[in-house]
Amino acid sequence: MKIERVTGTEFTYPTFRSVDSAGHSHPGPETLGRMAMITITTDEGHQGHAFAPPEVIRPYVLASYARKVLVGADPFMREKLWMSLEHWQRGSAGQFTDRALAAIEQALWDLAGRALGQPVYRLLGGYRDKVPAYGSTMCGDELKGGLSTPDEYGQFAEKLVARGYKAIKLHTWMPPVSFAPDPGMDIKACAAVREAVGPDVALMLDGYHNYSRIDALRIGRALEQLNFAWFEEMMNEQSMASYAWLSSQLDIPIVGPESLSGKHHSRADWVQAGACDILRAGVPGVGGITPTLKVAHLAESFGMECEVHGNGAANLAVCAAIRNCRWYERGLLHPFLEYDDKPAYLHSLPDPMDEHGYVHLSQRPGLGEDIDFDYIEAHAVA
Ligand SMILES: O=C(NO)[C@@H](O)[C@H](O)[C@@H](O)C(=O)[O-]
Ligand SMILES: [Mg+2]
Ligand SMILES: [Mg+2]
Repeated sequence: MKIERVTGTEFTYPTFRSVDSAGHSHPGPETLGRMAMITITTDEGHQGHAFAPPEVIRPYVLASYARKVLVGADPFMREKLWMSLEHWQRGSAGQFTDRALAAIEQALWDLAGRALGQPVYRLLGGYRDKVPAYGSTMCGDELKGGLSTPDEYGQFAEKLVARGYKAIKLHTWMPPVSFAPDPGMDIKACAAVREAVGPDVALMLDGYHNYSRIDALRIGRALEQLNFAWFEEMMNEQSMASYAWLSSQLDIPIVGPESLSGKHHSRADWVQAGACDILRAGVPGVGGITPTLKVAHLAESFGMECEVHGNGAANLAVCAAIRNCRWYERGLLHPFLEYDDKPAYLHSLPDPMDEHGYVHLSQRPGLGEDIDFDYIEAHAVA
């Protein structure tokens, strides 16, 4: 079997999610979002698909990197293909990103699953077919009735527990919110949520990403008093030394790195430096499912957990293929948005959650996304 074509289809879909100047999503008016689907097709007619923002897998990236490596290659030689693609990154002057590499690699996994008639999580290892989820809130805002006060976080947390979540992660306020960053407000929001849900719900904080060591220490000590399960991305992750310092000062587990580049390589350095207690990796952020698995296996070798960053079929597949990940990150959630409403271009949600807080893996061959190909064709951007 050989790869014959690598194509990209950009399309529009309605969305109520807008993005602020720091890249954080918030509820907004209905707009037309843009998405792209990469499709890899073999000479035997097998296909694999994956989704990414159009700017990530734009025509230049597919022509300059993906096709040069993939066309004519055996699609099952994923490790070889990933290494060849990664080789092109260094000379791409930053044009061939980890997110683009991840999308291409996800499509290779999807193709393998579809060709073999197996869900990808079972090809990766298959540890479980349902995963407990935590509700991951959107970042705080200044929307009345939204996530604009500590009490509104507490009220939303009660609703999430009623929906079935057994754990909740707060993303609190960040610039451009007018009063952010504010350690005191972050602590008040965490206290309001703990008060609202009681002692048995696991809680985590993922707040402003650029606090000083002193502010981070102040918040971390407060989280320990509130019995939070972990503290995440509270300082600039480019300073591994700051994380090593904070980890040595606190008992609450420090989770990371999430946003740092360097794939499984930088995460090995964090383990060696004692910069975190729980490792973190997400498929888009580290260049694919395979490097995410490598981070999870690295963590396992050091007796650590690896909390997978982000929602979606590929991250869920990894969560279902390993033991050392406690939660699937389901979100991002907001009082004004109905997360359980499926995206227009899928026939069903990739991560349906039952009333007990478990997300069930699709048994569909491949990544498991129930793609509405007719919708994509009808809304394709010329
Ligand atoms: O931090 C995260 N998850 O833990 C992400 O999901 C963030 O919200 C991400 O969008 C961001 O930080 O921009
Ligand atoms: Mg995070
Ligand atoms: Mg520590």
